[in-house]
Amino acid sequence: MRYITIALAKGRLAADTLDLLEQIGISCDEIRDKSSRKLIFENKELKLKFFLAKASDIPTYVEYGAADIGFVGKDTILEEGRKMYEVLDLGLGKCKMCVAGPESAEKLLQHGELIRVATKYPNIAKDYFYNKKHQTVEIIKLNGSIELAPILGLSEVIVDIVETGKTLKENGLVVLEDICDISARMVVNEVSMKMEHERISAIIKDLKEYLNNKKNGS
Ligand SMILES: Nc1ncnc2c1ncn2[C@@H]1O[C@H](COP(=O)(O)OP(=O)(O)OP(=O)(O)O)[C@@H](O)[C@H]1O
Ligand SMILES: O=P(O)(O)OC[C@H]1O[C@H](OP(=O)(O)OP(=O)(O)O)[C@H](O)[C@@H]1O
Repeated sequence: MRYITIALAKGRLAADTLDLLEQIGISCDEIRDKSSRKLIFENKELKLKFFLAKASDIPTYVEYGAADIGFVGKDTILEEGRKMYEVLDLGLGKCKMCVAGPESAEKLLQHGELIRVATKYPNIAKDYFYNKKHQTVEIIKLNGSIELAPILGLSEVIVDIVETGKTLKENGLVVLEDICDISARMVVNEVSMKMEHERISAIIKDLKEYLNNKKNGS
């Protein structure tokens, strides 16, 4: 039996994803050891390998088959646009992708003006403004603290994740338009899904059952 490789997104989703896998009997305690510099971990009994990587790299590992399975946010899946199967919504890391900015920007959006949009998600922003709204905009790619852009006059609005709304509120910004709901998903390499159908389907089934039972309070 060959090893199945599982890629997990570093950061906010990692601990919750590992907890979820543990609930269905898939454990990898070693990966939680933050002091370790080791990159790949094994569960020899289950013939599974695990690694943590930057969220935006997970779809790349999965499309190329370097990982058979990945756990990553829908935002990253949409942004990276890789070929792979999205098989399950884990209901973790729930948040929204939104257009946000100062209240005064609302009329610029309504009038379809040529505005500047700062974002960590240029592909999602392009798809939203060009394909869904048919509005021409200038996209400015940033890598973090996106809320700074409209405050400092770099852009009129931003496209970013909103969870509690605290960051927007504390910086005098508001949600202007909702783009889509986001949560963590399980993704699978297309060839692995065929070659390792039995084992991968069993993981999907166990996760679905656990999530359904949790939802129904049992
Ligand atoms: N408040 C939130 N802010 C950002 N991401 C969130 C939030 N709530 C849930 N998420 C989800 O968690 C995922 C991981 O977020 P995290 O901040 O750890 O990494 P990242 O910002 O994508 O990576 P990096 O910090 O390396 O750029 C996001 O892709 C998203 O799906
Ligand atoms: O609605 P809230 O609960 O305030 O969460 C949303 C904020 O969290 C994320 O930033 P993150 O902490 O990942 O930092 P970053 O801006 O450097 O990406 C996101 O980009 C927002 O700024």
